[in-house]
Amino acid sequence: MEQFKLFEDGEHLLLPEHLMEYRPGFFGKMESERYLKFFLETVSWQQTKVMMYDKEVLTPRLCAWFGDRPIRQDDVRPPIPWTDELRAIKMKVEEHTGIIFNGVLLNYYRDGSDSVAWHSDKDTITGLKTEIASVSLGQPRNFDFRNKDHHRQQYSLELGNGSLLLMKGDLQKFWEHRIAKSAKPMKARINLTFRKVA
Ligand SMILES: O=C(O)CCC(=O)C(=O)O
Ligand SMILES: [Fe+2]
Repeated sequence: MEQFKLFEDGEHLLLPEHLMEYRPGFFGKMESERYLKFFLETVSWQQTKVMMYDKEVLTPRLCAWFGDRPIRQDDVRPPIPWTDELRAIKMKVEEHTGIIFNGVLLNYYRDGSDSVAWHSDKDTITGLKTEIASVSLGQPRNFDFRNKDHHRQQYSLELGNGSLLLMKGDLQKFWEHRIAKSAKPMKARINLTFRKVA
């Protein structure tokens, strides 16, 4: 079983480097705020419906998919074409990670009642491990992850304004992640997950 400590000295965050890399302040404060405002104002946000126990429910966040092709092969919605801003962010992320992405899913958490439930991300090109680069803008939110077979093995990492989290290796295979709802008041957060889709 995969095991690691997140806090060596109770203060400094330790992530298993073969699964995750975290860079706080990958984008500066001013730049991050500018991007947040820009995406809030210009993206045509969509709230998708999902089936839950035979009922149609709205996902508790807004999304938008930009890229070269649909997010899934069976998805009929055309991708939104890349914009200059997203291209600029993509380039910086690609330079830093050495990974080329072909799409980005934007998630907009309007307040503390927006969330994403436990899941892992599979979308990738067959045969490759899923690598996702996740840029966070605005309100810091806790990113929880837990072992798929041992749910009590759970960790939490606060994703700050302008941060970059690279998820890689076997993370999606053995771990799930979520952004839980928060009882504390929360302002807007936008998360950009750069992906490689077939
Ligand atoms: O908002 C986040 O940080 C995570 C989003 C996420 O897990 C996803 O889009 O698959
Ligand atoms: Fe995810």
